[in-house]
Amino acid sequence: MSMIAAFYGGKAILITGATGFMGKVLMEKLFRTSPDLKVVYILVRPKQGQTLQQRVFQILDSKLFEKVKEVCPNVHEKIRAISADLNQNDFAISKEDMKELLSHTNIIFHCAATVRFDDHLRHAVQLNVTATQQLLLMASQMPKLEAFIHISTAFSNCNLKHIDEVVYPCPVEPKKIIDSMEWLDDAIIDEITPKLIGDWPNTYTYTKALGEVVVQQEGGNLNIAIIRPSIMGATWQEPFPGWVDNLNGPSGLIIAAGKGFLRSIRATPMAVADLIPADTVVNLTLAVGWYTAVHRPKSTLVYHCTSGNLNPCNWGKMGLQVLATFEKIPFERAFRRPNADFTTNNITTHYWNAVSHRAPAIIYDFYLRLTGRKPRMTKLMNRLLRTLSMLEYFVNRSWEWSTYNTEMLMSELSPEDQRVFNFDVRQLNWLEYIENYVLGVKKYLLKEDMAGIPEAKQHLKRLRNIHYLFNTALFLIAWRLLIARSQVARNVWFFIVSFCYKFLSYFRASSTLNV
Ligand SMILES: CCCCCCCCCCCCCCCCCCCCCC(=O)SCCNC(=O)CCNC(=O)[C@H](O)C(C)(C)COP(=O)(O)OP(=O)(O)OC[C@H]1O[C@@H](n2cnc3c(N)ncnc32)[C@H](O)[C@@H]1OP(=O)(O)O
Ligand SMILES: NC(=O)C1=CN([C@@H]2O[C@H](COP(=O)(O)OP(=O)(O)OC[C@H]3O[C@@H](n4cnc5c(N)ncnc54)[C@H](OP(=O)(O)O)[C@@H]3O)[C@@H](O)[C@H]2O)C=CC1
Repeated sequence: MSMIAAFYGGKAILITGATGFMGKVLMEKLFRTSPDLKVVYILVRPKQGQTLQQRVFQILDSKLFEKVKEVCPNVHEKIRAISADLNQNDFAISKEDMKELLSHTNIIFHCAATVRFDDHLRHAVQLNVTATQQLLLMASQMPKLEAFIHISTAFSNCNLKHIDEVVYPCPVEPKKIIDSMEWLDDAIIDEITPKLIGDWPNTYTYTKALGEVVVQQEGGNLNIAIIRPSIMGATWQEPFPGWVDNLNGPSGLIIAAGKGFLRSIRATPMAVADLIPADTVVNLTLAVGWYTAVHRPKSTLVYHCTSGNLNPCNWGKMGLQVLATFEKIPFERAFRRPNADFTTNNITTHYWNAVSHRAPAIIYDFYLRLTGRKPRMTKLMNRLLRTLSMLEYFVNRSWEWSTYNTEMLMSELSPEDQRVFNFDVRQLNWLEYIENYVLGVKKYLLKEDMAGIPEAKQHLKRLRNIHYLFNTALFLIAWRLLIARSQVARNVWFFIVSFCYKFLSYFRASSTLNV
């Protein structure tokens, strides 16, 4: 019997960010392994005209929850969606709901965050720092609370090269930042943001670092742990390989590459691609929840959930495997054939951007205009290039994360728990994982049918022929222009033509003799 699964039985668990990528995988695993848990409270905001219940049903109706419905048929009764907006005071939770949460909750998993790199500092602080502070305050009023698990990111200290499992201080105290956000206007915040975030690359990583400091400073007597996943990718094994449902991290770029929009990237092929499957993160999270509640460590432990130091893969290897998978499992209606040029050089980056990205977009838009349609490719390409510029920081550097606490936890688990809540990335086969990831992107993100693969392959063949035809035409035009202007080019051209003519005459003559 799994000790961790048994621990969650009968518990009331509060999850923030349950409608997000990680939150869904976390809920799924909880219900599948501990179907006898009491209740899962999720803080949800109404969105896109959907009520809370509609949002919950949409999640439960997805393929991700198919297995859960078998082991826990009354799962919908065990999820209690509470209307909440983490941007509001007291999260805008009603008095009755607040009372219920405060009196029943045993474990908190705090996953909610804004993960946008370019979010306005005020909003990023509100969600990643102030909301964490408020949740801690709520937690301190929960008499039955056994553990508070805060999900941060391995990149919260990406301004350092070697990162230990400790909370690092920030240059400006989070309390001062929170206070200043209340009275500074947007224009001034915009002006001081670069100075405040200093050597952090964006407001996301900066505010996640502030969030950790808040957890450490204001955790009081709570049993707290911080988990730092690196780049969360599709599931590795559970509930099935390759599940993914948003464009963050590599997923969006896999689509862009598979559809032939993205053909070159400013990235260091040898830099470590520190991906971590979502189910690995969730297994560690549940194990940490158990350990923190049962063993009650004296201080706040930080757990790195990374792959680089135990089983490294680099961006070059990843890019090649992604391309190899496109050969077998192409995406439908690609714009161009997939290709991957990695470059670290400024000039070649500009060259490839012009030749591989902007020029085809302009030509295609010209064609759309000619055929009376609305041009759209240049706009799409500009957005893609903007996205690339935001991700570049992370694909041109490598970091070292120590994993003593994570390894210590692994050694504390029973063999059964090590199997059921496996977070040992040494067992991960990257080539297999990446193939399943690409397949998952095709099935669950693009919702493409596998029956369309032969047609997609045919389409790629047509694109290859168009490519050859286009290049030949381009060469002939260039050559024709050169001949018109240069005597040397004309001489070379006549020499080649007469050589070919002689060769063909000789070949014809010798074949006639043989007859
Ligand atoms: C050459 C060939 C290559 C072949 C091989 C290719 C595979 C191998 C190489 C793989 C290298 C992977 C590097 C990952 C590094 C991640 C490091 C993470 C480190 C921290 C990890 C964390 O701790 S935490 C989560 C990370 N947090 C995000 O990852 C959010 C990012 N994101 C945003 O911060 C906003 O998204 C941003 C961008 C501002 C736009 O913002 P924006 O306002 O312009 O617009 P939107 O967000 O609305 O998106 C507008 C359109 O961009 C589309 N799109 C959105 N994201 C996209 C995305 N990642 N890739 C593509 N496309 C994306 C979207 O689908 C829309 O498309 P459409 O217009 O068609 O709907
Ligand atoms: N994805 C990754 O690569 C990594 C993520 N992390 C961390 O893991 C955690 C989960 O990330 P992930 O699942 O990918 O993120 P998502 O963007 O998929 O999910 C974010 C969640 O937060 C919720 N949320 C955002 N704003 C509010 C609000 N104002 N009120 C209530 N809920 C809100 C969202 O709700 P809604 O559905 O309503 O928008 C959603 O459920 C985050 O803390 C992130 O920093 C760490 C490392 C890597």
